[in-house]
Amino acid sequence: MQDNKEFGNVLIVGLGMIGGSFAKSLKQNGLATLYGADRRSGELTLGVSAGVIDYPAQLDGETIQKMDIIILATPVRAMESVLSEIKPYLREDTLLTDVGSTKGSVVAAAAAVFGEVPANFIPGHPIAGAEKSGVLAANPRLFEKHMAIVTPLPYSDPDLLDRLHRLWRAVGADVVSMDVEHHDHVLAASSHLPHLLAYTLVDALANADRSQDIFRFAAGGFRDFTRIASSDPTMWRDVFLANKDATLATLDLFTDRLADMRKAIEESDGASMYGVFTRAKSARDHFLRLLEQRTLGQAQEKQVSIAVAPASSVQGQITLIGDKSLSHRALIMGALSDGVSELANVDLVGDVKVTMQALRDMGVVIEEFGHGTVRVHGVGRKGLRAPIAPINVHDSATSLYLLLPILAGQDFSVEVIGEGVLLNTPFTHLLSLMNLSGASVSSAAAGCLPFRVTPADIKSVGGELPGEPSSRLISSAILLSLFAEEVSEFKTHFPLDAKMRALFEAFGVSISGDQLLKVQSNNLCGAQFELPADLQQVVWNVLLAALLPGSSIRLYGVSSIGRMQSLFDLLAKMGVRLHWMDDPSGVFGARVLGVSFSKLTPVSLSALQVYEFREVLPQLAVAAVYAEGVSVFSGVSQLPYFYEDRMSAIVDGINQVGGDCRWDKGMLQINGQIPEGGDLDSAGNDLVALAFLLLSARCRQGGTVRDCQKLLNQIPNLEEIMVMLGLKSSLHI
Ligand SMILES: NC(=O)C1=CN([C@@H]2O[C@H](COP(=O)(O)OP(=O)(O)OC[C@H]3O[C@@H](n4cnc5c(N)ncnc54)[C@H](O)[C@@H]3O)[C@@H](O)[C@H]2O)C=CC1
Ligand SMILES: O=C(O)C(=O)Cc1ccc(O)cc1
Repeated sequence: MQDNKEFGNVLIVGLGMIGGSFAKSLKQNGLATLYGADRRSGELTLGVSAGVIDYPAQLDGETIQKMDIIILATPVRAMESVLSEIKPYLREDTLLTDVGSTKGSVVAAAAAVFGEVPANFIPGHPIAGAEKSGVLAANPRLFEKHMAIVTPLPYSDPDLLDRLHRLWRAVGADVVSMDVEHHDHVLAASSHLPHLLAYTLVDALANADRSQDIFRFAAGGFRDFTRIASSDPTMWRDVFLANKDATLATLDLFTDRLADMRKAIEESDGASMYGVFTRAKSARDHFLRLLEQRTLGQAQEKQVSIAVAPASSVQGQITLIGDKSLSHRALIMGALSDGVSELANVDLVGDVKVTMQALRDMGVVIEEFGHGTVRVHGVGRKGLRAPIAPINVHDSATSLYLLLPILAGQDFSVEVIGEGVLLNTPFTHLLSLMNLSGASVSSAAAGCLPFRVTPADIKSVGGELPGEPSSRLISSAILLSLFAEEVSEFKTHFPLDAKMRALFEAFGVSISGDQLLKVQSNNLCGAQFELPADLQQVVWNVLLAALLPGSSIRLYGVSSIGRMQSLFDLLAKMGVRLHWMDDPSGVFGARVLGVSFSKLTPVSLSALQVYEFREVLPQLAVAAVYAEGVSVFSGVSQLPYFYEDRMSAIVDGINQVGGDCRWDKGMLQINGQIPEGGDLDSAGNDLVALAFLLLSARCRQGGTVRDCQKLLNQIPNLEEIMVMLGLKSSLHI
């Protein structure tokens, strides 16, 4: 390559808006010497004077042979003739690529011209653009933080593919790889159909009666919807000629749905309209958030720290948001019921949103009224509708455990995909539970996502639940039992928590037994209840009040049944001063709980207790730091690895601020003493961050907890809670 510029000589063929934007970005960053070729010589003259390219060029031997990269940026149907012109002079080590909006037709053109697609031709497509055209519309920042799709072929040259990735990254794009056919189907729906609708709408209205007034009074909606009808007609004619089959398929789907909407309007069927509109709104809001996260990527990555000043105390009364795990299950049961469920204090943030979105994608109408109040319009056990795209559980394992069984019971096939850590997690036990019960769930790779769920007759859930007992897997088994032909009876080593049982029973499921569970359900009926406060938050508030001298708080809506009761017994044994202010009420035995500053005593937890309280173990360890004497936790190393990892982080943190915590023959020993304080890094784990905040609150010098972003995503009103209770704390970004 020449001039020591990273990409050497680059030729853009078709110096319009996209080609010009590409050239300008490379040129401004000194990454290449830019040549432009266009059948309109005027564009080249403008290109040179506007600083988009260095030199105008022809598609002759002299030019082609000195190029390191050639980018085709003409409308897609012109590419075949351009390839023919280039072919005689093309070097094998020149990267030949394109930016066309369709990929199948471009590959076919290359195959027609070269006999077979040469290894140095690798197609690409930036998902960025505008309704403008021509070189004067070139914008060197057009591709920044946008996606660029590359569609390598089986025999594409790997070095040149690497160069193509670097090229797109150099202009600021994020590169994703896709196969050609998938690209054309996805783009037909996401880009080609919207352009067709915009053109057709404007054309239909422009020729309608009253067209003058229609345009004169065009409100924002018309403008927003039709902006892209100003796009270049040649380019778009080419797209529809080139991607005929995929656009017809997506157009048919859309016209069917449009016909349904027409019928709904004709029949004054407000419920159907409302269903479509709420689903569409939430889907779009969800996509926009994902998109914002992409474009705000860097801002999002900024770490949030929370500093707690020493000598704080907490006062006041508070209703904490509802239990996360119950929230998932309540939405799902509401969806599967006949009739409407009114649910209050549902936690609608974080992972629960993933479950809610999946239900909406399958036709469930969920109305939100603020402050966690929702109305779920049940569709019946088998009444879910096939989603138009795969169900995405993102990184929510709970959503996966709870959605998979209900998908297995439907009459349609569906793909389940995920993101992040979930992609590398094998869900062997979940899959065995499903498939042993007669469901049909297959995984492409060793129990990992994505899964394909196909309709099958679920016989019954029986025997012993596979693997580690967990409340998620027990819930999967209960949900799967709702679809079984026979009554299900299965064994678990871990008893079903009373709160979970109460929730399922509220919808008409009958669950008898403790570790041998028999699940029966006749009719699932909509329910009305308020969810009790989230376990993690209850424990955090209770311990905060217990640790900080001068504190006294009241927590509303605290469940006192099942495992909650044993946890409160344990806290009381540790010396926490708890006062129940009223009698249990409602489905979950909710009560008002008073807590005040307490002198804590050390505790010894057996391996069984460590297992039972594993979710709140980090907070219990912090409480032990402030107990006078030595506490011992047994069996921590027998917990599943992620609980153990969490505890290792806690041990490190306690020692770092000057506490005394050590491993002794597999047991965790905590010598109570008030630590000095300092900086703590939660490494992005929300539960570790929550426990560290507790730890810092009583340190002599206070402390700062770093990397609290995930915690704030899970408890968005944490700052508000801290202010309401008077905890001296501040957020730093
Ligand atoms: N406009 C957009 O938002 C996006 C467009 N694309 C794709 O990028 C390509 C270019 O689109 P735009 O830059 O928007 O169009 P444009 O109209 O601004 O530029 C196309 C250029 O190609 C030239 N051209 C046409 N036939 C030619 C031929 N046979 N030989 C040499 N030059 C020729 C035209 O004179 C024009 O200058 C298209 O394939 C389009 O599908 C991809 C992503 C976004
Ligand atoms: O202007 C817009 O909103 C677009 O949709 C731009 C666009 C047009 C065509 C493509 O192949 C990719 C992006």
